[in-house]
Amino acid sequence: MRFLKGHGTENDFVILPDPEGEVDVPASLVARICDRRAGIGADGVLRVTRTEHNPEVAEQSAAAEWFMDYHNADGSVPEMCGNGVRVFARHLIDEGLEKGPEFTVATRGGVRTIRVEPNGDITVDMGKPVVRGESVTTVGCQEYTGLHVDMGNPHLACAIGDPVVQLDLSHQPGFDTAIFPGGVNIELFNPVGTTRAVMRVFERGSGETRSCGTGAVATAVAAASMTGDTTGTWTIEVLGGTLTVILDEDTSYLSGPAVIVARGELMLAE
Ligand SMILES: N[C@@H](CCC[C@H](N)C(=O)O)C(=O)O
Repeated sequence: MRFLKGHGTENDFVILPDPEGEVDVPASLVARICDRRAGIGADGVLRVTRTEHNPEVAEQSAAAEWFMDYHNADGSVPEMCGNGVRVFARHLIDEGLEKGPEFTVATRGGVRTIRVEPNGDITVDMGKPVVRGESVTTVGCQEYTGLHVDMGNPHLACAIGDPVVQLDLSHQPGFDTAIFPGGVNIELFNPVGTTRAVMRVFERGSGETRSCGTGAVATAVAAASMTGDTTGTWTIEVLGGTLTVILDEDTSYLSGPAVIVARGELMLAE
């Protein structure tokens, strides 16, 4: 089977083209593909398939030809992936499957509008973040309080006093399973002034990653809330680069680079 590999600020994905919806991607296969030693290695898998062939999103087929079927590295299936949809869009453009500069993509979190910027960056309309209150995470023996932000998928974004570069995120941080029964993506960030933050993330289903698009928006929301703001433009620095988040009254936008770096033939089979 043909595959490609791409990343958005080093949040990396294996792309499986499956226009007619003929390929099954069980969790075990996804986990083997994403294995960084025995597989290709990635934070997740993006199956590229026509919306009309996927009953779970069939109602979006009038609005978007292509469905981003995203899987976390452990094979779990989340609602949304912000960097994933930007890399997915890059693939559609490169392959001539969409012309741009604006088009739509179906996701489990709903239809997303994409814009290819003049400098090649890809911007996605991420919808309106929903703040659901506060919660606490534990990293090592340290507790941090943050905002529960719903981006379609769940986030706990915590401003912390300790430098994020010093955190050990090699293990799952603790969280309140009563608030997050399906798990949660945990962002730890240091605000820098009023429009910038340095963020690290431990993703549900993938572990620490070098970037997270939905997490960057959640971080911007939490950072803005520290000064009572709900709108503004934020620069979010992640281990893999820089993302821009715009919060406005009705929605949010995530922008940054997205590139394809390899293509090949997948030898793994179920
Ligand atoms: N890396 C993603 C988020 C992927 C999904 C997440 N791990 C979850 O389980 O909700 C992004 O760029 O948003």
